[in-house]
Amino acid sequence: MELISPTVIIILGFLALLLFFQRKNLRGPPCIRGWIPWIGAGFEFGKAPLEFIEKARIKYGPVFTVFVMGTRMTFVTEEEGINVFLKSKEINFELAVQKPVYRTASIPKNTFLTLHEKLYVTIKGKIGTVNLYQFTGQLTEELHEQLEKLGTHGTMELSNFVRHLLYPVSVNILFQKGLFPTNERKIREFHQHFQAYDEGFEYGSQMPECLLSHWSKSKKWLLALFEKNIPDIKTYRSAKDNSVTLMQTLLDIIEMERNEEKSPNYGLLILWASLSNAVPVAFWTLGFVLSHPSVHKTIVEGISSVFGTAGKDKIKVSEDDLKKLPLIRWCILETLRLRAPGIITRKVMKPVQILNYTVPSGDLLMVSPFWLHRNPKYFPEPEVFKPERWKKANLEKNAFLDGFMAFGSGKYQCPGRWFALLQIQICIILILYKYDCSLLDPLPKQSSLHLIGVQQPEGQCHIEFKQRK
Ligand code: HEM
Repeated sequence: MELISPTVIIILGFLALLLFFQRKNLRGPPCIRGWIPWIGAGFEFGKAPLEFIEKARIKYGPVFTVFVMGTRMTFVTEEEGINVFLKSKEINFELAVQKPVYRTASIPKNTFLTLHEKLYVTIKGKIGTVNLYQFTGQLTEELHEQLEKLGTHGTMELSNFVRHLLYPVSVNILFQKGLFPTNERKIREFHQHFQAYDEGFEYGSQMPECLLSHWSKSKKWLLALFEKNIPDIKTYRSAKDNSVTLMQTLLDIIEMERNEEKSPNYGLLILWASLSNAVPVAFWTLGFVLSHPSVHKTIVEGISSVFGTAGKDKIKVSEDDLKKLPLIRWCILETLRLRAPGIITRKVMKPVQILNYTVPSGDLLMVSPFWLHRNPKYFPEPEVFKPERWKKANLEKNAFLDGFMAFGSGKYQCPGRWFALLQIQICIILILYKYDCSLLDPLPKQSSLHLIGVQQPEGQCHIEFKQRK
């Protein structure tokens, strides 16, 4: 029998050593296991996921994995991990969001992957910085129309107040003028179903629809609304300038790619994207401004100096006027910093090294803008509402402050961010121009129930408004 030569033994020994060290390097992050549902009944992660992330970081370190309902979610909380999240070629956006998109809007994987890039580029072009100021006039007009309906004075719950302004404004501008109902009963129905869909969105993105009958009913109602109206949306032309809306442009692409049967589903997705964050951000911005008397006073003085004090006029807002009122924009950004989305996510395509750990392919990599914005290295006194910190940002060049991630980051950063900022800015100007406003309740705390999207208020808060004399 032939003996194994010493050279082969040395090579085998060397390979074994290599394997041993590789294995050591292949150590995954600390993993928090258990039968913990993503959200809903049960343990800590389900009860208050936002707080759970921070507690887990303190206990397990800057990289940790949560294993939930068969899904591994690896959270990265410090610079090195965040750099991998933002820059690695092995990290993918589309495959991370495809399943939630399927569950919440019933858009199948193939359709989503075929259309995503084209639709993203189109949204960015249509409502991004290049074309943004075309919307100033439309936003001002639509907001005046909705403010008129509020009359000369009143008291309302603040979330409701903001929804009554922004739901119709967004729908009429981004989809089709007149698509938002004008009849009281139908308006109520829209509010009820959109709110139910939005509130259940996070559960809906994780669980089969059959387990969420209330949510599913509202989803179907909204899909039926689009099914009925897609033909009209397609053919509508603005009486003023014959221009087409964002949704019309998207419908052309969907049709060109022969996916028109999914048009209502994309309608639903864009509706949710355009309202779910912008409305609570407008709520919190107004809330913060009204509960900081010196900020409120400076803003009202600024508005009076640009537009005068007669609250009855239908003022026009121009790009130049907006530049004269930077404090309002800083307040919105500071609000976004404090109420930022709980998480954004990507999928790991090939194992990536972060600190001493190897995060395996298939993991969802998670970054929390909400907690990042509380890093004192980037934002000293992180819990304090300090709009003046935004003075340093180069907003003229469309840059935010370092460490700011409320709109996500990288290739697929939110394409609606400039439109959202403009819309909220004009909304605050027109409200505070027309009305003397005050809060009748303390501003509620943020709820820590949700990770997707910006934080919602935990309770109610009423606003009193009286037309300025
Ligand atoms: C203040 C309001 C808003 C906030 C905080 C916000 C935030 C975000 C975030 C965090 C993402 C994920 C980005 C990532 O993972 O890197 C996103 C995506 C998106 N947002 Fe916004 N958003 C807002 C308003 C809007 C508006 C008004 C629109 C209008 C249509 C919009 C359309 C979208 C779309 C279509 C995507 C998905 C992009 C893709 O699939 O690649 N958003 N947004």
